[in-house]
Amino acid sequence: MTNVQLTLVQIDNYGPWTVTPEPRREMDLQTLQSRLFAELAQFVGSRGGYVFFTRFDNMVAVTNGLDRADHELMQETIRNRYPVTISLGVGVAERPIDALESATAGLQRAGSAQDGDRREVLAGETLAAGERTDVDLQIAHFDVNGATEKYTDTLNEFDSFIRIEQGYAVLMRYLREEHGGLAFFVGGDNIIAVLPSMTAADYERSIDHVADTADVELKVGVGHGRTAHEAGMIAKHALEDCREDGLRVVVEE
Ligand SMILES: Nc1nc2c(ncn2[C@@H]2O[C@H](COP(=O)(O)OP(=O)(O)OP(=O)(O)O)[C@@H](O)[C@H]2O)c(=O)[nH]1
Repeated sequence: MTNVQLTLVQIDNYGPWTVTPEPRREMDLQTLQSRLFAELAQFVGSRGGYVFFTRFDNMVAVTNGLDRADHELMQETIRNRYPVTISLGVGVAERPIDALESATAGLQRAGSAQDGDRREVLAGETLAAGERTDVDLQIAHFDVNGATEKYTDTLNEFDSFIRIEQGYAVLMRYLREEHGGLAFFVGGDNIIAVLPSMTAADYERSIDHVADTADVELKVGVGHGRTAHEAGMIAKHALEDCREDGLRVVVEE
C-alpha cells in the first residue's frame, strides 16, 4: 500500500505582488518563477523528492523523506534569496489526490493565497520515520512513442506541442478520476505520475484510453521506492526496458 507525502507550495500574496505598484514586466515574472522552481527542484531533489511546476504560483512536491525541519529550511531559503515567501501545506495519504486535498486544506484554513498577512504558513504533518516503507511511492514515467519522428522532425513546434499537450490532458484527467493519481508534464514528450498501487493492466487501460481519445501512443515504466527519486529512477529504467523489448508497460515490483 502506498503512503504518499505531498507538499503544496504556494507563493504568498503573489497576485497583488505582480501588479504592485504597477504591473511588472512579464519576462521578469517568468524569470522569477523559473528560478524559484529551479531552487525548489534543487532543494527537494537533493533530499530525494520531486517537485512539479504545475502553475508556478502553486507547485506540487513529492516530499517522502523530508521532515518538518526540511520544510522550515525551504521557507527560510526562499525568504533569504527571493522577493517573495512561500507557504507550505503537507498531506499524507494512500492516494496522491487525498494527500494533496489534505495539504491544500491546511493552507486554505489558514487564509487566502491573496491575504497580505497570511505568510509562511507550514500546515500539516510529515510521515514519521518509523512509518516509512520501501513501497510508499509508485512513480510512473510515461513517454510518447516516436515523438521525434512523428512530431519534432515532422511538424512545426506549435503543432507538436498541441499533440503532446492533448495526450497529457487526457492522461492527467483519466488518472486523477479513475485512480486518484497525479500526472505532471515534465518537458519534451514526458509525463511523470505519482500513483496509488496500480497494476500493469491498469496502466494498459490508461494507455488505451489516451490512444482512443487523443490519438497519442504512450509507453510507461513504473517503479516503487521510499522516495520519489528512488521510485522515479526505477521507472526510468523500466521505460528503457519498454524500448528494448518493444513493450508498452513495464512495472517493477
Ligand atoms: N523530463 C524528461 N524529458 C525527457 C527524458 N527523456 C527524454 N526526454 C525528452 O523527450 C524528448 C523525446 O525523447 P525520446 O522520448 O527519447 O524520443 P522519442 O522520439 O519519443 O523516441 P521513443 O521514446 O524511443 O519512441 C527529448 O527531446 C527530451 O526533451 C526524461 O527522462 N525526462
